[in-house]
Amino acid sequence: MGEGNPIVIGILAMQGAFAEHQVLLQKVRVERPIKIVLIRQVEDLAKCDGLIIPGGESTTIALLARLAGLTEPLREFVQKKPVWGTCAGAILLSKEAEGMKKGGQELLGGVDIKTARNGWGSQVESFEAPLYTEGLREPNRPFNCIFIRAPVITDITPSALSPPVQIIARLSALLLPRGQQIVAEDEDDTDPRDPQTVVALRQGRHLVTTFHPELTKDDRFHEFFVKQCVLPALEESK
Ligand SMILES: NC(=O)CC[C@H](N)C(=O)O
Repeated sequence: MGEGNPIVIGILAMQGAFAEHQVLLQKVRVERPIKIVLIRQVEDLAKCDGLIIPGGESTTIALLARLAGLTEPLREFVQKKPVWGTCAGAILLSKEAEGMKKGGQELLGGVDIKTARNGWGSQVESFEAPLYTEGLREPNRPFNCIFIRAPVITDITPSALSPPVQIIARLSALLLPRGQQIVAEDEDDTDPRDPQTVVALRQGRHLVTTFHPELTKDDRFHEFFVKQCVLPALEESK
């Protein structure tokens, strides 16, 4: 573990795979120690340099956050500091989401994407796919991406004032299991920039993965978030 003041990373611990994120984050080694805080109340959030929103059930996470008085503080946090959303967390970071429960879902926003909940199908249609991802340690070793009722990114439209979006991983149609292939309805749908094949991206200091790195034993996305998102943001704020 590194020397100096710890980097404080919060993990939103309302519901879902927060404990799994904690285990992997504990493995990450950077030049400073990492302190992990499970976020259940507003006071916890103030100390954090970055935040992870886990996979789980976005409607439940949003409801419990509302009951804990965390919705507005989380929205403010997203405006200022790096946040990584995995699966349900990716939905919550979206500017817009389709397939939400009536009157139910509150998004935090922060990333200029639109997502479709359960866009890859139901629980039984969960799947895994090995992906080569840009910017990870050992980029030639595929990362096993686990998709469980994952959202599909249906639109990526950064506004003129927002930081640009950087695509980190794309699920090639060829890699998809039978029945999951994206069917081209017209010529435009075959556009290689098709947002529907994007499964990991970053915008500014935020990171979105529609799959669950926290359900693997591979800490490379956790390392990526700390090194590429949180540490540079801390440097900038000095
Ligand atoms: N594994 C997941 O995080 C699933 C996300 C879930 N489908 C939702 O809408 O929130």
